[in-house]
Amino acid sequence: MAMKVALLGCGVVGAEVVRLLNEQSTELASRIGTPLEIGGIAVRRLGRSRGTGLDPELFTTDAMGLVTRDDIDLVVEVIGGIEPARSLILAAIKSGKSVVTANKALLAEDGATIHAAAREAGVDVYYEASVAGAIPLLRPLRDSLAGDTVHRVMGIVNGTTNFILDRMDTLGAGFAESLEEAQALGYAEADPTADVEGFDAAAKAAILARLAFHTQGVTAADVHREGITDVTAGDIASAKAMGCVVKLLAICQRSADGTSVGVRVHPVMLPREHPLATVNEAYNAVFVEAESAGRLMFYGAGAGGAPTASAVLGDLVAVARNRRASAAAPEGAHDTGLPVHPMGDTITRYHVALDVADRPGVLARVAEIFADNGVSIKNVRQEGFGDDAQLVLVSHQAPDAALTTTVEQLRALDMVRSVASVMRVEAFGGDS
Ligand SMILES: NC(=O)c1ccc[n+]([C@@H]2O[C@H](COP(=O)([O-])OP(=O)(O)OC[C@H]3O[C@@H](n4cnc5c(N)ncnc54)[C@H](O)[C@@H]3O)[C@@H](O)[C@H]2O)c1
Ligand SMILES: N[C@@H](CCO)C(=O)O
Ligand code: NA
Repeated sequence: MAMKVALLGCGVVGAEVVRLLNEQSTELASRIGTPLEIGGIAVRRLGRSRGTGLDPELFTTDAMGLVTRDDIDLVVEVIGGIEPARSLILAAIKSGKSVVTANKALLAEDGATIHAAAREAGVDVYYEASVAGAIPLLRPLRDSLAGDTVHRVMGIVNGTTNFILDRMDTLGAGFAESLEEAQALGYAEADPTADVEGFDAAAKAAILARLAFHTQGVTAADVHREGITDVTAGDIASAKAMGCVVKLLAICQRSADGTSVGVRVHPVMLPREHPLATVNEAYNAVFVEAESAGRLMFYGAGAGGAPTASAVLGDLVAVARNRRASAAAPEGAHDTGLPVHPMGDTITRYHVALDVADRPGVLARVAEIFADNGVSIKNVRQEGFGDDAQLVLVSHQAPDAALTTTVEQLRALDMVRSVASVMRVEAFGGDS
């Protein structure tokens, strides 16, 4: 007997899910062992032609009625946002249906509630499409690395900002004109806030941290977030001079003693030889470091209707197979309860470029401020001279709070005309 799928939302991703379900129905049936059939599609408004070629009777505006219908086995949620998506997913779970969703916003805000409900009902909730679109990443973290200890997950998880930073790097363009180009090409939304201020990446970071460290309580609100709107052409040039490229990274890391985790999103200067430095345009990539597996890298399209629908279909096949086997693999029963430590306690290192007066004692005074805050200087160089002198310093690793205090005190010095560039530096290989 066919398994019936309810689709919630028929936008960019939903329409591609319908297309793939139609085009691949024979293959899907043989991979699952039973055919999948669309039992209904919830939309906001009826009557618009959606080019699906489906019976108009399948469309409904009663999403709640659809997800609780007895003949529905599986629910795909591609509406997005918190409500009504959360209520619909919880209702579907409660009535015994397994769910596939692409909704990072919801999982980052309230994933614990959704997973607890799924455990209680003995159904699956799969969400590969919610982070890094098409890239198989969440199931590898959840399943393939279940026997390992993940130390760090670090990645480019927002395509729009990667596109903008890549344009700034390759063309020397400014932020505003690169954003305009991203909008013209359809990468960035008319309101680009979620992307350029790092909210989208922060939601994904929360989901990654939860999976990597089995910490059920991590939400988007726990993520330290800085976007890319303040990244200047000068920062990019400064990075280039050090053999680095600027990337917006989501970084989830266990503390050295393993008793807490840090979860953050901010621009980073990354050495050009780092695998993530070569990820250009709107591509996503995530670098995972695990105790036994070592370094792993996942790369591909993080967005777009068809790539995202590919991840949804993969999940749909997995939950359908589980259902046929009368099994489910709900997650989250194991909670390490590791707390998220404040950004100030995170160990980072800084690149600082200072426009200074070129006279005796300036470097000594600057070095003294680093020393006063317990921050060791890794290297320092001077560019230009006279009125155009710039001191460029890179620190060794130190608590982020000590580094931010150092920068504040440098800014207040008379002999520092301005702080031209401040950015965290992520080293590759043995870091110190
Ligand atoms: N587009 C991508 O590249 C991409 C990538 C990864 C994840 N996602 C996620 O996939 C989800 C869907 O994204 P999208 O790009 O398809 O968005 P979209 O805006 O194109 O589609 C959402 C659709 O849901 C419909 N909708 C809204 N409220 C509804 C309701 N109450 N009942 C029924 N339908 C309703 C809207 O009318 C719209 O057609 C989001 O969670 C998004 O974060 C999208
Ligand atoms: N807006 C996101 C895609 C959806 O997650 C990006 O630019 O990567
Ligand atoms: Na993915």
